[in-house]
Amino acid sequence: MAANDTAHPYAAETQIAIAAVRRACVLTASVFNKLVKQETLTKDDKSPVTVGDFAAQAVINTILDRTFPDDPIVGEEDATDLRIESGRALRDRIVELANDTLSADLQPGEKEEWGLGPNHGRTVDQLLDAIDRGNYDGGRTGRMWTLDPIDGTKGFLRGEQYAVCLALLVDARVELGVIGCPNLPVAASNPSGPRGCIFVAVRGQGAYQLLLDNPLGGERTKLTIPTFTAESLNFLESVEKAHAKLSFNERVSQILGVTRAPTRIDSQAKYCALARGDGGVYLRMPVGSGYKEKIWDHAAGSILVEEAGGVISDGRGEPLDFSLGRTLGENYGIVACGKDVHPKVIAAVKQAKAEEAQSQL
Ligand SMILES: Nc1ncnc2c1ncn2[C@@H]1O[C@H](COP(=O)(O)OS(=O)(=O)O)[C@@H](OP(=O)(O)O)[C@H]1O
Ligand SMILES: [Mg+2]
Repeated sequence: MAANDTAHPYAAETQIAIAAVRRACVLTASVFNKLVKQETLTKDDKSPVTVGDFAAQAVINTILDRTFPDDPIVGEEDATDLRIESGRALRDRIVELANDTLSADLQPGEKEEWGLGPNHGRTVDQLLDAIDRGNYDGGRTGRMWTLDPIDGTKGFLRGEQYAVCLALLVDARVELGVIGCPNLPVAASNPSGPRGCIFVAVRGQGAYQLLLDNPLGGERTKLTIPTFTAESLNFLESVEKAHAKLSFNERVSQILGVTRAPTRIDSQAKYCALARGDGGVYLRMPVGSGYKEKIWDHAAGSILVEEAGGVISDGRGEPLDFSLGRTLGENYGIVACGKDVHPKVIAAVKQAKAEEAQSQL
C-alpha cells in the first residue's frame, strides 16, 4: 500500500479516506478538550459525544461526497432530530464545528480540489444532507462506504480509547479500511508516550500504522500479527459488560491455556491493537440480548486484521457477511486473531458453548 501512489488500486480512495478520518479525529479531540473536559456535565450527559458524532459524520461525508458523489454511505447517525425545532441548539453547534474543521488549513498531502481548505464552508442544509448521506441501507452489490464517526462512545467520554472508522466495500467485500485512534499510544511498549495513530489497510496491499499528526508524510509501520504461544497470547475485549460476554471469554481463554490477563479496550481500537501484535485474540460473543452487530463496527477493523495476516470470522468460524444490510444479520459473535491460532480459538469457543448448553439442561 502506497498512500501517495496513484498507480495502486484505490489510491485516490485511500488518500481521501485518510484525510477525512484525520480531520474527524482533530474535530473529536477538540470536542473532548472543549466540551468533555471543561463543561460541567452530569454523569449521564451524552451531549459532547452527540455533537462530536454528528459533526464528524458531516465532515467525513462532505469530503467523500465531493470526490465520490455516487458512492452510498452506511453511517451510524442520521439528522432527523437536528431538523426539528428542539434540535436547533445542537444543530448550530454541529454546523459551527463542522465548518471550522472543513475550513482549517490544509495539511501536506491534502488537496484543495478534494473539498478541503479555506472557503469551503457549508450551509446548515448542506451539512444536514451530508449527515443523511449515511442513510444507505447497505446491500450485496456495488460500492458503499461504512462510517462510525465515534466508535466507542463510552471510551470517548472517559478520555480513553475511541476510533473514527471508515471502510470502502465493493460487492460486499471490504477493500479499504481506515481507523483513526486519537488516544492510542503510538507504541504499546510506551503507554505514556506519544498518542494518536491512523491505521490503513487496502486489499492485497498490506496494513500500516501512520502517525495521526502527519499521516501522509510521516513514518509508516507495516503491521503483521506475530505468532503467539498459549503463554504469550492475551485476549482483547470490550470494556462495557453489556457489549460482550466477558465470562465466556474467560472460559475460552482457560480452555486455550492462556495465562495473561485480558486487555480491555473500547471500540475498533481492539482491531488496531490486534493487527500490530499488542494482543493475540479479539473475541466478542453476544450477551444474548438479540443485538445485531452493525457493519460500521467491524468493516474497517476486519480488513486491517486480514491484511496484517490474520483471520476474522464469527464465533462459529463463518466469514462475516457484509451483504445483508446495516447489520451482520447472520453472524454470531466475532473471532479475530492470527491464522495459526484461529482454528484453536474456534474449537475452544465451540467447547465453551457446548459446556454452557450442558449446564443449562
Ligand atoms: N448490546 C450490544 N452488544 C454488542 N455491541 C453493542 C451493543 N450495544 C452497542 N454496541 C456496539 O458496541 C460499540 C462499542 O464498541 P465496544 O463494545 O468494542 O467498546 S466498548 O468497550 O463498549 O466501549 C458501540 O459503538 P458506538 O455506539 O459507536 O460506541 C455499539 O455499536
Ligand atoms: Mg460503534
